[in-house]
Amino acid sequence: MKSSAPSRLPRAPTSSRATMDPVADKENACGPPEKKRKLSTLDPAPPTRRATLGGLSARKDSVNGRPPVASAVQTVPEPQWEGISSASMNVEELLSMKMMGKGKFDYKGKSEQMMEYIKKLRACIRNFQQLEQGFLMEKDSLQADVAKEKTLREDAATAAARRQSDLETEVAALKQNISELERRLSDSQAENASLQAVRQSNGEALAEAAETKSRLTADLSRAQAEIATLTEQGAAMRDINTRLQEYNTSLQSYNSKLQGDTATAQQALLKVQEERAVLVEEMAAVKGQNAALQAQLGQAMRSADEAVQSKQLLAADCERARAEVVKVVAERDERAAEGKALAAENARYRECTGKSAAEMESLANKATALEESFSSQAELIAGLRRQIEVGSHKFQLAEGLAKQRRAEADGLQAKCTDLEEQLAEAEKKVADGEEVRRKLHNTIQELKGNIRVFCRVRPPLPEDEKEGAGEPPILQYPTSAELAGRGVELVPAAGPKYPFAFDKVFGPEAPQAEVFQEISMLVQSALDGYKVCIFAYGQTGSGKTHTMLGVPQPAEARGMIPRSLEQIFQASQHLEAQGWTFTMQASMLEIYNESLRDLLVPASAQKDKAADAGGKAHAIKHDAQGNTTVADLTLVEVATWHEVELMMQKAAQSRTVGRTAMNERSSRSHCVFTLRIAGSNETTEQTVNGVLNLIDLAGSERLSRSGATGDRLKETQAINKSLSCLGDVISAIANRDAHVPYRNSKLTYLLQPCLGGDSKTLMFVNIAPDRSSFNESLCSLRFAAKVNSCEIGVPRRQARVKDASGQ
Ligand SMILES: Nc1ncnc2c1ncn2[C@@H]1O[C@H](COP(=O)(O)OP(=O)(O)OP(=O)(O)O)[C@@H](O)[C@H]1O
Repeated sequence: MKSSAPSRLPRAPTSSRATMDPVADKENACGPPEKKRKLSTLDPAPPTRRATLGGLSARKDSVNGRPPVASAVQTVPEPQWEGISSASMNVEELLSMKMMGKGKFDYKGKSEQMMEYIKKLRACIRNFQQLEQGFLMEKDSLQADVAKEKTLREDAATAAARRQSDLETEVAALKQNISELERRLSDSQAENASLQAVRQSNGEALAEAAETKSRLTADLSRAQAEIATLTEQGAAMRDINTRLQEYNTSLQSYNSKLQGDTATAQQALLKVQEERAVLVEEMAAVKGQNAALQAQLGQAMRSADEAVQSKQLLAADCERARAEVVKVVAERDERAAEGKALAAENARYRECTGKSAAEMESLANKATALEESFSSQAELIAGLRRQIEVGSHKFQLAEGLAKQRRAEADGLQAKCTDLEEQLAEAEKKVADGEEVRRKLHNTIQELKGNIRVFCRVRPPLPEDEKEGAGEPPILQYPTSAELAGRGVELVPAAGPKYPFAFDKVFGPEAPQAEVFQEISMLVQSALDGYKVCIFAYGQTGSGKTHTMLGVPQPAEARGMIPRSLEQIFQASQHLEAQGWTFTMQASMLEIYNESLRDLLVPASAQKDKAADAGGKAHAIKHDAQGNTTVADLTLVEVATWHEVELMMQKAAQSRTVGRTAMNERSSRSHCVFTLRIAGSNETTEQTVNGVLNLIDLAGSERLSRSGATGDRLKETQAINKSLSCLGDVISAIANRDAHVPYRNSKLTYLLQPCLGGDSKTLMFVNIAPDRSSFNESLCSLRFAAKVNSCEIGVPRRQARVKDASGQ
């Protein structure tokens, strides 16, 4: 056995080495199968790991769609193939080696040779062990690579999932686009159908036109000449228009200047009249003083005369008394001489002399008293004379002053007369200016077109801001010279913008006063005898009621209705100074589910009334002059805004009662306020009849969005029907159709004279700025654009001069 084993070794085939060599067998069993293959074949240049990893990397990178990752091609340390190669050479050598001794029984030689063989084999085994270690290291690094690959694969899977969700979002957006496009397609199909109908009628018209073509050809040259003339006339008209506008502006400034002058003149007149009144008062006081002084003077002169007379009497008395005194003294002397002689008769004479002495004494006393009185009278007379002098001096002064005041008063009177004449002249100029303004204003209105459209965008409400936070705005306002203040663009989430242009566009920040400024001239026309109709159209919550009615407080928030009525009342009062008197009647009704309701009748009385009329309450009638009457409608005579306000409160109450019973009815019905104005001027014998209609339409809503059912669905259908009838009427007018379907709805029939006849119409299209209302806004703007393209008849003023019978 011992000798046969080595001798068999060299001959043994490669596959049987495992049984032959336990060490090699063990080595082979530990290595990977591939390694075993390599080992068994002893391939000197085995494939590197790079090729294997490169294959995986290439596959993975093709999944990611990215270039191969550098880390995926890292190489691991190459095993020592040189050693393997030499070892394998040795093995081959060993395997092919023959155990040869010096003889058949040279066991020692064979044993040595065997030992040598075993040594070589051991060296070979060591080599293979080193090789195995290298392979194990390579295995570890391969496992690390596999882990890395796994991570990369997971990353790739996450990226793929993310990409998939992105794609899903894109798909959803595309689906939305598709549905939008489908909707547009159905819209355009509907339009197409109507166009087809138009085309068909056009075809018929074409055939007719062909017949008349030959006739028309003859007229063509004439028409061309006329066109040239008309073009010239158009240019002239435009020129006239420009000049009229300039003239109007200058007239307005002249008018305001005149009004300013009038106000100044009136102020001056008032001042002069006040001064005059003061002067007249002063004059009257001076005259009174004068009269009093003259009376005093007369009295003083009279008392002076009396004093002179009494002085003269007193002087005569004095003279007489003096003469008497002299006579008495002479007699006394005579008697004294005689007394000595006539002692007997002394007593008698004494008595007589005593009597005389007593008389003389009394006379002397009297004389002294008279002298005293004389001197006091003289003093009095001197005092009176002084008083007379002072009085006549004062009198002269007063007379001078009175003369001066009279002259001043005459001057003032002349000035007053002059000012009054100026005032009358200014008033005449104002009246003339007013007449010219009225004519020019209406000419301008006619030139501007009698159906106009203003667009108003409401500011975002807090809930809009919450919902649409971070979203771009859906409305933009072009700033080019041509479109500034007139243009608005609706911006969809994707795709091109929808541009629109109207007579005026008010942005969200426009205050009520600015909006009213633009309609005030139109409102004025109602007072000049025109039919004026202003209505607000738009989806629910877009700001129609805010525009038309607003809120009473603060005053800046008041809407077009209160402002218009205030202007009318003020202007009518102003015109009273020119001889005008006005009577105004107001009414308020609502159209709900195609039936009319008088808002000035309480809701409870309403039902009885409708029942009495057998459901035919409030029949609408138009006369030949285009005046509208509504049967059984309450008309209230009004003269102040306060009266209208009370009336509106009553109407609001009636509407509120309706609302509780009929579910938010206010925004589900059309509300029509009408003011009929009748004016007459006694001076010029003119009369005017104007009408002002102010309408808050029900909110336009798409059925799909409102999600309405039951009664609400019926309401929405009724609203949509009447609004679409309004659209049909406007279309028919725009197309100049022979038949205009006014009778298709109560709203259009009621407004017939305002829409088609000789009236002036203004439509507000109200727009909500939130993105969720995009489709409603687009519909409203399209409707408004259609209205804007309409031309209605030339407005006619209902004014005339009374005839001889006063009719
Ligand atoms: N220009 C604006 N400025 C400030 N607030 C506004 C403006 N327009 C509308 N609003 C506000 O928006 C809200 C809705 O407006 P409003 O009631 O006038 O809409 P509406 O179109 O009349 O609605 P409905 O059809 O339901 O009657 C109200 O609170 C109103 O105060």
